[in-house]
Amino acid sequence: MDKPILQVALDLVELKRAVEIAGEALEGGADWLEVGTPLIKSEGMDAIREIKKRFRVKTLADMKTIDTGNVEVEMAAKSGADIVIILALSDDSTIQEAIRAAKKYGSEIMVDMINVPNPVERAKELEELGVDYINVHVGIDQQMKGMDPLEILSNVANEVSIPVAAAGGLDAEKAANCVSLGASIVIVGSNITKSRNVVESARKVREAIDKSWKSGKKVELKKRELDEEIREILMKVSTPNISDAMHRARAMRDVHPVVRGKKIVGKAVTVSAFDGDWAKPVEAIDVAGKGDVIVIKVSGDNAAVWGELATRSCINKGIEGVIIDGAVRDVDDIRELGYPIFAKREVPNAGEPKGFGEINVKIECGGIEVNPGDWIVADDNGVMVIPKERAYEVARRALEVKKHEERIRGEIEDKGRTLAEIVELYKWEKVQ
Ligand SMILES: O=C(CO)[C@H](O)[C@H](O)COP(=O)(O)O
Repeated sequence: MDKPILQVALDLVELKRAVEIAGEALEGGADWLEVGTPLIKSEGMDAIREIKKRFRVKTLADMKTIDTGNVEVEMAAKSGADIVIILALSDDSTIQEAIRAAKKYGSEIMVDMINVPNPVERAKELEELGVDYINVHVGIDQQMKGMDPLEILSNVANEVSIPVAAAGGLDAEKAANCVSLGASIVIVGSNITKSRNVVESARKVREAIDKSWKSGKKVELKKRELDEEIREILMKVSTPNISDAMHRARAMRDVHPVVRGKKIVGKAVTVSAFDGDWAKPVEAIDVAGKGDVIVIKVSGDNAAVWGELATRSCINKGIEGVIIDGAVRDVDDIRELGYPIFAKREVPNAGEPKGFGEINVKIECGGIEVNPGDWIVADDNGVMVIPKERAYEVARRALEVKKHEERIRGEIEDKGRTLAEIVELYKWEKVQ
C-alpha cells in the first residue's frame, strides 16, 4: 500500500473559518481536503470552488447524495470537486448515474457506507458497479452511541481491491489503527478541525498513520469497559458542557456545593428519606460502591440527614460524593475533610434514625428525576443527571461541545476576535 492519505473533513458552517482551518491542516500534513456536508449545506457550491481555488489539492465534496446522482455529482464536479461522496444506501441506478456524471467531468466517486446493514456485501456490489473508493464511515450520531469504524473496516478492506477510507470520530490512535486494518485513506474531522491547534493535531495524526504504515503491524482490537470510558469522558467535561449536549437540560435546583472547587462523576445510588430521618441515607453508604454517588431526596429540610460521621464513612468506602435535596450539618468538619457534598441547606440540628424511606428507587432530587444507575456530574456550576441509557452518547456529545468551545477560546485568545464574530451570530439569528 502507498503512503496513507490524510483527508481532513471541514465540517463547519462558516466558510471563512473553514478556509483558515484548511490551510492549517495542510501545514500539519493533510493531503486531501473534504468540503463537509454542513459546509455544503451552509455555503453551497461556493465552498467547493473556494477550497479548490485556494489550495489546489485533491478536494472532495461530501454531498451525501442519495438520489439524482447525475445532477448532484455534476454540480459538485463542475465546482471543482475531484471526488464526490455519495451514499452507499442509494439505489444502484443513482450510483450508476453518479459514476457516469463523474466520468464526464473527470471526477471520481467515493461511497459512504454510513448505516449500511451489510457493509461487506454492499462494498463488493459497489466495486462491481465501478465506484472508485469505499468509505467505511460511522456517522457522528452513531459515534455518540459508541460505534466506531474499526469493527467493520478490516472485513471490508479484505473483500475489495479499490482503496478503502475510514471515517468517524478518528483521532491519531484510531487513525493509525485504521491504517493497520487496511485503510489507505483516513478521514478526520472534529479531532483536527475543532482542536485549538489544528496544525499540531493534523501533525499528530500524520505521524501516527505514517508510523503505523511503516510498521506494517495489524492492531488487536480491545473492547473497553463502557462504564470506564463514560467516566473517563465525563471527567473531562463540565456540567455546562453536559447541559448543552442535552439541549440545555436543566440542572438540579437549590442544591449547592458545601465544599467549593470539587467535581464528582459517578453512578447514582438513590435514597428517599423523611425530614431528619438519617437511617436510610446512612445505610446507603453500605449499599454504594467505590465511585458511586449517593443521591438523597428528603421530604423537608428542617433537620439534617447527613453529617461528619457519615462523611468519614464515605471516604473509607471511596464513594465519589453525596447530593442531598435536604439539610446537612457539620459543614465545618466536612470542609476540613474536603469531601464533595452538595446540599440544599445547612443546619445544626439532626433528626432521629427511624428508618422510613427507601434505597435505590426513582426519586425527584432538586426537581430532576433520578433513577438508580443514572450518571451524576456535579461541579461548582451545579448538578446534572444523565439517564443511564444515554450516558455514552451524552458524554461523547459533551466532549464535542468542549472541543468546539476550546477552538473558539483559541480564536478569542490567539486572534483577538469576539464571540459574535467567530460564530457569525448576526448571520445565524433565527429568521422571524
Ligand atoms: O461525514 C461526516 C459526518 O457525517 C464527517 O465528515 C466524518 O464523520 C468525519 O468527521 P469526524 O472525524 O468528526 O467524525
